Amino acid sequence: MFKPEVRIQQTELLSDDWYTLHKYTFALQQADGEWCHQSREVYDRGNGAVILLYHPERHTVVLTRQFRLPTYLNGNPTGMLIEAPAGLLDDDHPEDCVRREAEEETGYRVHHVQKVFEAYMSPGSVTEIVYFFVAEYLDDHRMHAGGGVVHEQENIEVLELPFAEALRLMHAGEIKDAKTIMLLQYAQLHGLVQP
Ligand SMILES: Nc1nc2c(ncn2[C@@H]2O[C@H](COP(=O)(O)OP(=O)(O)O[C@H]3O[C@H](CO)[C@@H](O)[C@H](O)[C@@H]3O)[C@@H](O)[C@H]2O)c(=O)[nH]1
Ligand SMILES: [Mg+2]
Repeated sequence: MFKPEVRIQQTELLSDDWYTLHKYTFALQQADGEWCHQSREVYDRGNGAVILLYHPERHTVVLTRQFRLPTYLNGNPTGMLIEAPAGLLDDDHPEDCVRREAEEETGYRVHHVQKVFEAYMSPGSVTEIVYFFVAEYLDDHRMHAGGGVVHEQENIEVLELPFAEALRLMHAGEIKDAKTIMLLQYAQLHGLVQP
C-alpha cells in the first residue's frame, strides 16, 4: 500500500484558549512522486474513552443525557444529547479514564471492563482517538447518583433504559451520538444484552 511522504513546513497556533487549534502547512508526496502543497486546520483536545454499561439479567443499559452546545448550533433544537458515559483521558490510561468517567457520570463503579475497539471520530479535522469499552453493571455497584463533576458544571442526567428501548431510540434518530450508536450496535451484534 502507498505510504505518502509528509513534510510539515509551517505550524501556526490559531487558538489555545481551551485546547489547541493549529494551522499546518505541509507537502505531501503523491504516488506519482509529485509533491502537492496543502494547509489544514487541526483541533487537538487529546483522546477520549467511552463505555457501555449493560445489565446481564435485566437487559438494560445506562446512558447519560446532557446539554451539548455544538449540537444545539447544528440542528438539535434542545441541545440535549443521549450518550454513553465518556470523557477525555487527561493523560490517564484509557481504562482508568473510563472507570473514572463511568463513576463520576453515572455513579456506577465498574469492575471488569472489556476494550472492544478504538476509532478516530473526525479524522479530517480532529486528532482525537476514542477508546471503546463495555462492562456489566449490577445494582450494588452504585456508589452515588452520578451527574458528573459539579465544579465542571457537568449537570448530567442518568438514564437506565431497556436495551430494546435504546435500540428503538437509535433507529428513531433520538440517539444521535456516534460513539453511543457504535456501542449499542456492538452490543446487539455480539449478543451482550437481549433486546
Ligand atoms: N470552560 C470550558 N470547558 C470545556 C470546554 N470544552 C469542554 N469543556 C468541559 O470539559 C469537561 C470535559 O468532560 P469529559 O466528560 O472529560 O469529556 P466529554 O465532553 O464528555 O467528552 C466525551 O464525549 C465527547 C463527545 O462525544 C468526545 O469527543 C470525547 O472523546 C469524550 O468521549 C466538561 O465539563 C466540559 O463541559 C471549553 O471550551 N471551555
Ligand atoms: Mg463526559
